[in-house]
Amino acid sequence: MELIIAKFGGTSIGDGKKIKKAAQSVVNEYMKGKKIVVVVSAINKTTDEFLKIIEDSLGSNVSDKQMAEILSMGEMTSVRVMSSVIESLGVKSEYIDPYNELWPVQTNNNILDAELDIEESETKSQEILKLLHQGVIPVLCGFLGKDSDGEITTLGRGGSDITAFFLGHCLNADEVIIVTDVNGVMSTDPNKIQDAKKLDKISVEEMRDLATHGAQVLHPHALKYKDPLINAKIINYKNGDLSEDGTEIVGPFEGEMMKTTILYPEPISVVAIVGKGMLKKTGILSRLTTTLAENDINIFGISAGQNSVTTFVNKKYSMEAYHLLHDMVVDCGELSSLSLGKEIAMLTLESPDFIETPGIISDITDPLRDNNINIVEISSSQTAVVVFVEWEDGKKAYELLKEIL
Ligand SMILES: Nc1ncnc2c1ncn2[C@@H]1O[C@H](COP(=O)(O)OP(=O)(O)O)[C@@H](O)[C@H]1O
Ligand SMILES: N[C@@H](CC(=O)OP(=O)(O)O)C(=O)O
Repeated sequence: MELIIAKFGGTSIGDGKKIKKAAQSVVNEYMKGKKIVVVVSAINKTTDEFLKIIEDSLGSNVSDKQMAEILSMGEMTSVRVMSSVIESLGVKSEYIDPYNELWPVQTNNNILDAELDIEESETKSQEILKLLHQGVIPVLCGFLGKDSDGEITTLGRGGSDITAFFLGHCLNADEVIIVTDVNGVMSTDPNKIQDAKKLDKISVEEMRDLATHGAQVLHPHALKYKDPLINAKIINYKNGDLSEDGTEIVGPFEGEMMKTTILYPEPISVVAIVGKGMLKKTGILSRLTTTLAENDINIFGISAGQNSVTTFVNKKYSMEAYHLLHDMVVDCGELSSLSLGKEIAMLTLESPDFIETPGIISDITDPLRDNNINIVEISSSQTAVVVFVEWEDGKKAYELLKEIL
């Protein structure tokens, strides 16, 4: 029998009518013969309101334990309301909060930004399966955890998405459905640009990058627990239909939990262009990229400083790029000179954990330094680090860096 996890964000259970619509949508799926686990956030902006009350009444005079206990009341309330409304619609339901002996989400004791204890939670989750077999709809608090001392912890703001995907993993669910206040993942935040378009599909890798750059439609850490075989989608609460399409999140496609180290198999060349104060001049980068694009030359990386821009291209096309960019420099008048460097190797390290790993750059650079490997250039984002080294050091660097992930 199909098992789904349905997570309702604060806005989708923002008032009594919305809660009733949400509960009805759950019951409708149950009536189709599906097993369903419900995860709820705090009603509407309750967590923000609690934070304001704490700020105004206690300032900084509040312990992490007190903070977690106060904030937890948001989800403690919403599970009780949701479960009662489901029961009022004629289906057995049980709310499960961290004080309940069936509570599955175990964490470490980093109270306000707790990390999941995966093994312990996997074991505890099996109790939830028993409830499902009895035909009960369990309703669990999102965002909350419990540490080994039995204290309440929280998974950080927006953490209910983590709860949903993590339970999906622990219970080996068929699908995780995130119910929110937009039609799915859009071409941008629809509250900022109104004619944003809905995407039918997005990959885990793209969604993770979008989320780490601030699109709060999904918590960036939630996708760490998205197993490739578990379907996932983001839908709007407005239609009250958990079967609607929304945006499907597909993947991850390669590598365990998307951690990879790749050595690009061909040599890369660097073309460096200098020009005084070039970043203050408009259109230089666009001219450079257009010149190469019009000649079908792919750019692997680009880094810009006050007086220079370095561009990384496949060595095969480097002479052509060099000549094209030389013509551009001479023609432009605002640039001085350019040089073509020797061949280098490009290594890309990707991991969703980078965002929360202090010192990751030194973890990467230390072994290279210890082995006398010079870094020609390095660039980093929240989930990827790209390192350029001399071509002859490429393989050795790859062996060292693949140990890091
Ligand atoms: N690319 C995007 N697509 C859809 N929504 C986005 C995007 N970027 C940002 N958002 C915002 O994410 C919000 C939904 O997240 P959130 O407010 O945390 O919902 P919930 O309370 O359901 O968890 C939307 O209201 C929208 O403003
Ligand atoms: N209530 C918590 C957890 C959460 O995930 O909320 P939402 O799903 O509404 O973003 C918060 O506001 O941070």
